[in-house]
Amino acid sequence: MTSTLTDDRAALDSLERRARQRPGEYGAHALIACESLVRIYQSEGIEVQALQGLDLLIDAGELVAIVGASGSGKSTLLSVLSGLDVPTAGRVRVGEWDLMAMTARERVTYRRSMVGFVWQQTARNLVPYLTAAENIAFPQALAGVRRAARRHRSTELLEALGIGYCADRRPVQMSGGEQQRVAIGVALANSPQIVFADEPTGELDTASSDEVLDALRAANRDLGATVVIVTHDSGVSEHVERTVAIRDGRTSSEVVRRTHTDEHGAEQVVAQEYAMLDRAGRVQLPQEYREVLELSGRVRLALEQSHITVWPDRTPTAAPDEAADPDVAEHVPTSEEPS
Ligand SMILES: Nc1ncnc2c1ncn2[C@@H]1O[C@H](COP(=O)(O)OP(=O)(O)OP(=O)(O)O)[C@@H](O)[C@H]1O
Repeated sequence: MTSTLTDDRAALDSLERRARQRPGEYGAHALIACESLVRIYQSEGIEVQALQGLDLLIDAGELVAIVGASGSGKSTLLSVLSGLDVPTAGRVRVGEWDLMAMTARERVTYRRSMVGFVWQQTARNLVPYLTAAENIAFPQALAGVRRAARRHRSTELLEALGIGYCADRRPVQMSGGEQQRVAIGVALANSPQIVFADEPTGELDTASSDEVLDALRAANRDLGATVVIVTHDSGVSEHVERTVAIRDGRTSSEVVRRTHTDEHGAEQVVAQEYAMLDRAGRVQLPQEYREVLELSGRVRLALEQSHITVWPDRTPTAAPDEAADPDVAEHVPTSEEPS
């Protein structure tokens, strides 16, 4: 009887969540949808806007790096997406879960079933007196998985992550890179849809970092998890297909890398840079572009058939009698006009 009531309650909760997820809404196709997210912290009477209207869509199955300088809002975004923090304004949905409207109980269920975490500090990820296999079995035991199934899943994950040989080692008997790969196994133990990794390579040398990033790729490609890596290390971009840059609490630009096979059969990686256009029509031009063309302040725009051009405004300051001349004042550049 009790279990029937519990089942009914769970079914009702699921229906309510689906009803809140309206078809046709912003990013309805995406697994993670953040719209105009704002997070304001109050600290000793001072307001800090950590997120300033952040928009972000991530599809199921993606492997994405979110990069940004210290203070850009990465940890705040991760806290929100992991259900630890609630934004001040905006909308955030992960799968069927509306993260703005979850109850405390739903938050616990969301964190246990939907997402897994890998933290920067290896000590935070693993229980020091358990072996690698036992560490991966531990969250499964909490979820009520039977012993034989736990052992099978732990072995399967350790093999998939390239550290089968570490099964019986405790953290102190493994390198930092091996510990982080076990941590990825712990995050994947109960088959969450998403793995969030916060600076997973922050404490590692380059070789170990590459191994950890390869393991995250395996988690994505072979084990089907959507993986979101948050880091200040722009080198991580080379290991993922999509890199989203955050600046001042907003997504500012994206680089999408695709492998393309040319007519001779040789594989080439093509990287395409994108900027984010928000609902008010604002775009942040990448700093390198602005520097090369000395773009600052007012820029000249022209609408073409399929795109918009942006030029530096090099119009000399008009002399007083020129300014009065309507031919000078109304001159509009054409698309062919050199900058
Ligand atoms: N609990 C808090 N109280 C007050 N201000 C905060 C709090 N947490 C973060 N901030 C401020 O919000 C802004 C964004 O911080 P956040 O930690 O999200 O950035 P970050 O990109 O993760 O930086 P880092 O890479 O250094 O961790 C910063 O100005 C930070 O000082």
